[in-house]
Parts: sequence; C-alpha cells; structure tokens
Amino acid sequence: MLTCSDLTFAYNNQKKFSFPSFSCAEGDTLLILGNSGSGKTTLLHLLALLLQPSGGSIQINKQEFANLSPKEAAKMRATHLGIIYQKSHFVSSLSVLDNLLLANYLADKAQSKEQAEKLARSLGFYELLDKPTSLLSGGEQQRVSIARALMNNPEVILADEPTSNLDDENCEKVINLLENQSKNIGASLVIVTHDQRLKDKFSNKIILS
Ligand SMILES: Nc1ncnc2c1ncn2[C@@H]1O[C@H](COP(=O)(O)OP(=O)(O)OP(=O)(O)O)[C@@H](O)[C@H]1O
Repeated sequence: MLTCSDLTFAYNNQKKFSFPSFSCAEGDTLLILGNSGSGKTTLLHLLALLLQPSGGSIQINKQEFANLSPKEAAKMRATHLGIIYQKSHFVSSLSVLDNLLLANYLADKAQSKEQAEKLARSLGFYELLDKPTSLLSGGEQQRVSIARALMNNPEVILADEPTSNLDDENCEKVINLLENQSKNIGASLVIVTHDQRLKDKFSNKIILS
C-alpha cells in the first residue's frame, strides 16, 4: 500500500506545490491527472525519490520514504520502486536481456535470467532478448521498459505518460499489460498522464490544478 499525506514541495518562492493526499492499495491503479504545468511530473519525481518534499509523508507498507539521504533514496528506489520513464534510458551498448539484468544488479539482487525470460514472454518480446536496444521500435522499447520496471518485483510501479505517443489500439494494449503485470506481482500502479482516454478507465484518481 502506497500512502501519501500532505506532500509539499517548492522549486523556489514562486513555484510551490501542495498535493492532495492519496493512497493506492496493492494490485490497484491510481491515475494522476492534470493540465500541463499542474505538477504531475513533480509529484511523480517526489514518489520516485528523485526530489525531496519540503513536508508531508510518503509511505510504502507503512515504511517512511520521505526525507531519505540521496544514497538511501537510490537504494530504496532500486529495490522498492519500478519506474517507467517517458524515455527509455537504456544502456545502448547492452542487449535487451542485459538491460533487464542491470535492474537486478542496481538493486543488489541476484541476476535472474529466468525472470527476464518470463517477462519477455508475457510481454511479447522474447525474440528480442539478444538484440541491442538501439534496434528496438518505440512500441518495443515501451514493453521492455515495463519489463525492466518489474524485474525486482517492486511494491510500487510509477509510469510517466505511458500512452502519450500511442494510437488507441496500442494505448489499450499497453495499459492492459501494465495493469495485469502489476496485479500479478501485487504492486500499486501509479500512472501520471494527461491522456484523456484513461480518465474513465480507473476510479482511483487525483486531478491536479
Ligand atoms: N526545476 C524547476 N525549477 C523551477 N520550476 C520548475 C522546475 N521544474 C518544473 N518547474 C515548473 O513547475 C511546474 C510544474 O511542472 P511539471 O513538469 O511538474 O508539470 P506537469 O504537470 O508534469 O506538466 P506537463 O504535462 O507539461 O509535463 C511548471 O510550471 C514548471 O515550469
């Protein structure tokens, strides 16, 4: 269970944010909606422990994640969170398989080729495992990014605009994959989006203004 209460953040004196409190249970999905500039990416970066809040609390299964040192935050991010960024940020000199195994390595976990192959099968890119990531299409990169976020069976998955560049058919496919995979491992899925196609699909949502 992810619970955030009274989170505040300021880039400077002019740009201050007070976010609504919310929670997202295991296997559930939370949408963070809002217009451009409303603070969606800022909130996602707070949840990803890339920014530090000026106040409030971020808890995963009652453990506090706000106000960690940068070193602790990096460790917690690698072990408890799976992040799907808008851009994939793969290591282009490595194969798809090695990019997946890197997620294990960065979390100090044993590298599980078995887990990578299982995810590749269920996300439909098994035949790409030995390819360099530089040869992947946009849709393939997205599926590999989802698999990479799942490699360590995280408690929370954060997805930044996962459908923004997709047509209706692929939007539906990617959301279903994300939802099913998160449910499979009992993770809380948080999706930041301004994609209006998603807004009626989930009941748990917050709208930033
Ligand atoms: N490093 C920064 N320093 C100062 N202001 C910033 C910084 N980063 C973002 N902002 C401002 O904070 C506000 C929220 O930005 P944020 O990127 O969180 O919005 P968003 O809702 O994700 O927008 P979009 O949908 O366009 O990506 C914007 O007005 C932005 O200009």
